[in-house]
Amino acid sequence: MTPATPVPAVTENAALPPVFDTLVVVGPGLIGSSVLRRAKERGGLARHVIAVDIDPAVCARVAELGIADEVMEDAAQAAAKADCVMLCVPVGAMGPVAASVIPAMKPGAILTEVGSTKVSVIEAIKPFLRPDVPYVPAHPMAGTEFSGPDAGFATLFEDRWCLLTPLEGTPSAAVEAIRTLWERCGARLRDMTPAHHDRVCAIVSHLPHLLAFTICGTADDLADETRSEVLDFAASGFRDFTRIAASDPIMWRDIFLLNREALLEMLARFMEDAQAMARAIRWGDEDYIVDRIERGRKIRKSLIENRQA
Ligand SMILES: NC(=O)C1=CN([C@@H]2O[C@H](COP(=O)(O)OP(=O)(O)OC[C@H]3O[C@@H](n4cnc5c(N)ncnc54)[C@H](O)[C@@H]3O)[C@@H](O)[C@H]2O)C=CC1
Ligand SMILES: O=C(O)C(=O)Cc1ccc(O)cc1
Repeated sequence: MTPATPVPAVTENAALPPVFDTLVVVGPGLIGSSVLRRAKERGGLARHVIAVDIDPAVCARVAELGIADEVMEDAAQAAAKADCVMLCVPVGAMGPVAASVIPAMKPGAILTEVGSTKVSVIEAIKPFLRPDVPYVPAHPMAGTEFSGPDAGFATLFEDRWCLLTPLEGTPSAAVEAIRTLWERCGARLRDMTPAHHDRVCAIVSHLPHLLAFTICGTADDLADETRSEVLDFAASGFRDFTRIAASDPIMWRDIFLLNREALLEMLARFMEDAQAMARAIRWGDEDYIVDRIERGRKIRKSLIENRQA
């Protein structure tokens, strides 16, 4: 048997000058700690990384994991040292956190965030912006159902999309710096307007989560009502829904409420299509049923071909 080859420390970006001197990550949970890990393990993002969290237990855990050079509870104190502040807190906390960090930031330092909704996060941050602090909204389309600093990993963003929704008038150097940061995390970049982002995410991310939470709730109610063991017999289709349904309730409450309009629009559209399927089943419309299922298979196949599944 060939002896195991020691795996060298991965330093794929280490030769490149880092995008930022000091990067502050506020909220080192799943997303924030993945950025920190990428910065530490592969280089090329920042010379010095500081993690900030409101929760002392999270700060203690980040220090223990050794994924940041400094760990602080005071966001403003950390922001004063930053060339870039990246907010990785739940979308409902973006406005208040931006309000506390922006006044402390150095002129020219960049503010960015990773929120799953864009129109309302931008609206919440805008009142606190300074002309000398460029703001570049971003959204890595990568994640899992887990949260917290232990859930992150350095390869999370590899081959995943990261959507940028730059605002008019933002200096292009700031947008390019954030683009480079995400490219060095392994992501593919796409620019779009905030409103378009919210409609796209409503259909490909927010509605699937709403359906997963709902179907699990319905099955649980049925189990209660019939005092039967329906959940014990969960087939793999149902199990796939339970993975998504295990996601963080605060994060998803915020996303649903802050992308209310686009999500309700997509839900209404979905309910119409579900009605059409119900009708096809009732009347035995085989062609309709087969056509819908074939479309699903095609989508899955193309995701696999594009390494997105
Ligand atoms: N979980 C996912 O799969 C993805 C999440 N996002 C977005 O990224 C952001 C973070 O999500 P996760 O990393 O999953 O969350 P998480 O729950 O793992 O981490 C969030 C962290 O923010 C901290 N925090 C909350 N309020 C704070 C405040 N006021 N000041 C400082 N720290 C505060 C929490 O203590 C926690 O450690 C959210 O806006 C979410 O919409 C974006 C892409 C994927
Ligand atoms: O775990 C999953 O299936 C996800 O869909 C993760 C995810 C959650 C929120 C986002 O804004 C982007 C990606």
